[in-house]
Amino acid sequence: MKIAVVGTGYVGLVTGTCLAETGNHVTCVDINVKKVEAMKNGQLPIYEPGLELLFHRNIKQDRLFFTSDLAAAIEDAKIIFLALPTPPGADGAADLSYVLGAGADIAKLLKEYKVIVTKSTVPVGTADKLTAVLKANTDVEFAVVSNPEFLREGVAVDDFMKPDRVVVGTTDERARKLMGELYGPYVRQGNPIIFMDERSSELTKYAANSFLATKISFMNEIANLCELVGADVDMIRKGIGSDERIGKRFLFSGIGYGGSCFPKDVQALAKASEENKYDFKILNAVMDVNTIQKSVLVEKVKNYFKGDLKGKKFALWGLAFKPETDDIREAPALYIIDDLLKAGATVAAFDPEGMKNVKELLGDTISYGDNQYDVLKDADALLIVTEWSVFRTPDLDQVGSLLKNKVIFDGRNLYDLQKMIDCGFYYNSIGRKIVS
Ligand SMILES: NC(=O)C1=CN([C@@H]2O[C@H](COP(=O)(O)OP(=O)(O)OC[C@H]3O[C@@H](n4cnc5c(N)ncnc54)[C@H](O)[C@@H]3O)[C@@H](O)[C@H]2O)C=CC1
Ligand SMILES: O=C(O)[C@H]1O[C@H](OP(=O)(O)OP(=O)(O)OC[C@H]2O[C@@H](n3ccc(=O)[nH]c3=O)[C@H](O)[C@@H]2O)[C@H](O)[C@@H](O)[C@@H]1O
Repeated sequence: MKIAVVGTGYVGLVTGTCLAETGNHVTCVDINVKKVEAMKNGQLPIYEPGLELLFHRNIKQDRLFFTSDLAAAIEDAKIIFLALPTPPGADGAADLSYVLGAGADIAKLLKEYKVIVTKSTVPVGTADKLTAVLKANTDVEFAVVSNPEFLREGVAVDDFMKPDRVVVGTTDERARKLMGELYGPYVRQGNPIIFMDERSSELTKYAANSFLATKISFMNEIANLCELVGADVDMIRKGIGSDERIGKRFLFSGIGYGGSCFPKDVQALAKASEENKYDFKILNAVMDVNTIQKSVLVEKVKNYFKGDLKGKKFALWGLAFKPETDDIREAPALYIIDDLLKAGATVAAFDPEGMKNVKELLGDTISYGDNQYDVLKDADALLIVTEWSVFRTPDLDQVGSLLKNKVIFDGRNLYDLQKMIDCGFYYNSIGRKIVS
């Protein structure tokens, strides 16, 4: 099938590449001309495990194309995916200007029936708004479909190729058939394509992200309570996670959820509820807990150093908002760095993939290491911020000998408490006993 994907960010590029992988002819279009040129030259603009292989294979086999010309991209496409940004506006509501703007541009180019799909995360009622924009600009028939994306960065290719489910919101029979045909190869493992109306589909996406964010904030509160009562949050996680009704996944306490989606989507759902005069109490608590949680690690550092961080040097392991990505949008590391710098400390950081983006944002306000040990030299303490695999079994003798003090603050609970005692570290993690 001929497909166009508008917007080639984390979602658009993964969607386009994975759709090409099952034999579709996919043209990706982006307004960022530099990015398009780079992709045409075989350069991936993002780090996403497993993507590179499929990207090169599908370009080579003439199934994946890049352009900045919208008209050329959509000319023969039966389905047009919109994978455009929906950032928070000043009031927290999702900014639909990219999606609706692209809708108007597409409408003016329509010559025959096409299906226009919102892959972006959009609030309830967007399909209606998009339909109205298209209708105002064309007499040609079309269908607007909601098809939210549930992929996670870092495992995006796997999530797209083997989704737990595909949600398709449409009341148009032709569109339903085309979407069913397109997604057939991805749901062969027996996972469903769930068809529903557009509004339910749009809300499903926000409900999913907000529920997951709620799980995280709940566990972060349990962790904070554990520290007060002398319990261990990892034991609680195991204890409740083995109940199938609760489930093992997404129960890791830490330093607050980050990334380009949870913070913005929880906020957007709260705003949409408010606009509909519904007081969604849980969401407000989820956001409040997350704001506090982003500062717990630095609070621990301040307590240890009795409030005086001036002139101290801190080593940071991890900058990306999660492992296996270079994405630093709303990364807890950025909040931690800001707090440390404001307190008069200096920061030396290492991240396997996130340093380029942080350098662009923060320049030389912090220093960067070539590897994880580089940054430890003469540091007053090590802070673990992102749980990259490479940080899980470090050479603790080397860590201890490079640091000025054998002090670790761990926002991701990577190490066994007894091991840290045996190695002679002061070790302060989340929701567990402080050991020294
Ligand atoms: N990043 C993620 O893991 C997920 C994101 N989403 C949602 O998908 C949407 C896109 O997110 P990302 O891919 O992360 O965004 P992104 O910011 O990485 O990519 C957006 C792309 O759209 C391009 N663009 C902007 N205006 C354009 C226009 N008029 N025409 C063509 N291209 C244009 C930008 O140059 C950029 O390359 C958002 O609504 C997000 O909430 C949904 C699931 C997962
Ligand atoms: O809409 C989106 O953009 C995507 O948002 C999340 O995916 P992503 O942001 O890539 O990453 P997650 O693995 O969900 O992690 C999000 C944040 O929660 C934190 N987290 C996650 C899990 C956990 O147990 N504890 C925890 O603190 C992570 O450290 C990270 O900061 C969802 O998991 C995807 O299903 C969704 O498609």
